[in-house]
Amino acid sequence: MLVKVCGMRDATALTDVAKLEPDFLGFIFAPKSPRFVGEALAAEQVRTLPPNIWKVGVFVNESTENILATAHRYGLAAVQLHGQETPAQCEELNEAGLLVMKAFSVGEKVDFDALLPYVPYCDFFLFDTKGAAPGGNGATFNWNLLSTYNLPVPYFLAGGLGLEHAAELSALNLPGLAGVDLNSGFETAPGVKDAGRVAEMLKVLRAA
Ligand SMILES: O=C(O)c1ccccc1NCC(=O)[C@H](O)[C@H](O)COP(=O)(O)O
Repeated sequence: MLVKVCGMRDATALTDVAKLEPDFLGFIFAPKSPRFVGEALAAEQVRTLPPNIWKVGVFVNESTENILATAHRYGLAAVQLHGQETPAQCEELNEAGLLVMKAFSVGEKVDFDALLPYVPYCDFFLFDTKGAAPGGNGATFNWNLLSTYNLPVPYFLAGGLGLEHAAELSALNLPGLAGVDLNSGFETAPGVKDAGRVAEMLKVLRAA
């Protein structure tokens, strides 16, 4: 099970969490988010993270030009598109050599047919709970909605995950599930990850 720790914006916590070697680390470049990187992290600190960790920039309805400039500045190898981005924009970013993750909000049901145009251009999908904000709502959705998933793109499960879900996530057997996304459930304040809690989660998930 791949693990992505999202919303890194505190330099000390970033150093501590990076030592745990999660598969992906997410950095939010959406100005309205309480986890917006802004000036909180030096681009150099992100660029020089261990090369075995995928550095993911999270964007909401940002232009391709700005995404590519940010990816270059921070040395991002992957982008997570968390708004209403089109398949054409996914294609542009994919052709620019970035790993593309497209996020979709899940409410009462999921229309997998609507995802078909994204399939050729995305390396991963990410299913997150629908809420007031584009992401980071801290709430789970009904994971059983994914039991009929049959598209060829692997996905991350996101939304309100915490240590209390560790055992259930380890035992989860959903088609296409590639990894989990950890965010507000592992924080002491928005953007400040608790490396101890992340370590406990990794221990359980990696033992499975
Ligand atoms: O976390 C945010 O503040 C955020 C804001 C705007 C767009 C995306 C955002 N987060 C992206 C993620 O991948 C989160 O990890 C995901 O939404 C789950 O967050 P949470 O419900 O807090 O576990």
